[in-house]
Amino acid sequence: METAAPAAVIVAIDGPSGTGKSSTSKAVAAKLGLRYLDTGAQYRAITWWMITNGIDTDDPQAIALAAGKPAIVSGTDPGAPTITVDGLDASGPIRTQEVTSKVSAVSAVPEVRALITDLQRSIAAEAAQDAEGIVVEGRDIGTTVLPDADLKVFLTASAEARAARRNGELRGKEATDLAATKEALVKRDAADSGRKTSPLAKAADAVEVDTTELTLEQVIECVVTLVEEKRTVRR
Ligand SMILES: Nc1ncnc2c1ncn2[C@@H]1O[C@H](COP(=O)(O)OP(=O)(O)OP(=O)(O)O)[C@@H](O)[C@H]1O
Ligand SMILES: Nc1ccn([C@H]2C[C@H](O)[C@@H](COP(=O)(O)O)O2)c(=O)n1
Repeated sequence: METAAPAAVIVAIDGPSGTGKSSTSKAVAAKLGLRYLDTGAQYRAITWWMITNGIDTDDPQAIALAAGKPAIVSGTDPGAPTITVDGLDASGPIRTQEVTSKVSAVSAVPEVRALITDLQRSIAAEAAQDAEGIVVEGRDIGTTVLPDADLKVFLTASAEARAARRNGELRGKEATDLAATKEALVKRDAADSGRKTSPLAKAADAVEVDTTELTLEQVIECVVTLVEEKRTVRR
């Protein structure tokens, strides 16, 4: 008798900046043969489009009117995730300090969130249909985008640890002193969790993992175990 393939598993990983969402999500997806979606990259991409097309990113109305214009496409291979805007590779430009400083304002506009959320849901639905499932990481996945996700994880870490990690990434590029990095992180977290439309928040049914004292490998193993437990229960 043929055994049915395990049902696709949908994993939501949320948390503030620098908690390890992207690193953990990519590794977990790769280990378990799942797709991967970086939703922050999508908001960074539309922000980059706004900047390069002269839209005033301090004007929510201007942002709302232009929100439907860029074509944003995400590649979901955890080994080589991609993001294009109107067919152009945007993986580099979306990581600049300028985009980072404006993405919270752009991502707070309801019309932007509605369009990007629809895109995220269609990508997750396709992965559920055509693949073993997907790990989707961001700020509002477990609360708003995929409220029925099979597993929701909310990563946290102290602001000090997150700032140190971010500075470790920036060294040599746009590295700033630790205090300035921490201030920028805390400011962005406040904007992301304080906005009216689908703010950064932990879903009531999310598993919280404080990564402050954990290595990245330990966080990855923790989430892999959580996903495998979920898959076993569902078989
Ligand atoms: N538990 C950890 N211990 C040490 N370093 C970590 C840990 N988790 C992540 N890092 C490192 O911290 C940096 C930021 O990680 P990552 O980009 O995955 O965080 P993030 O939550 O996705 O941040 P953002 O939301 O800003 O994209 C990376 O250099 C990563 O290797
Ligand atoms: N689901 C999401 C993901 C991201 N954002 C916004 C808020 C973040 O500051 C910004 C960049 O995300 P990052 O690349 O740091 O993960 O994008 C959001 O509003 N919702």
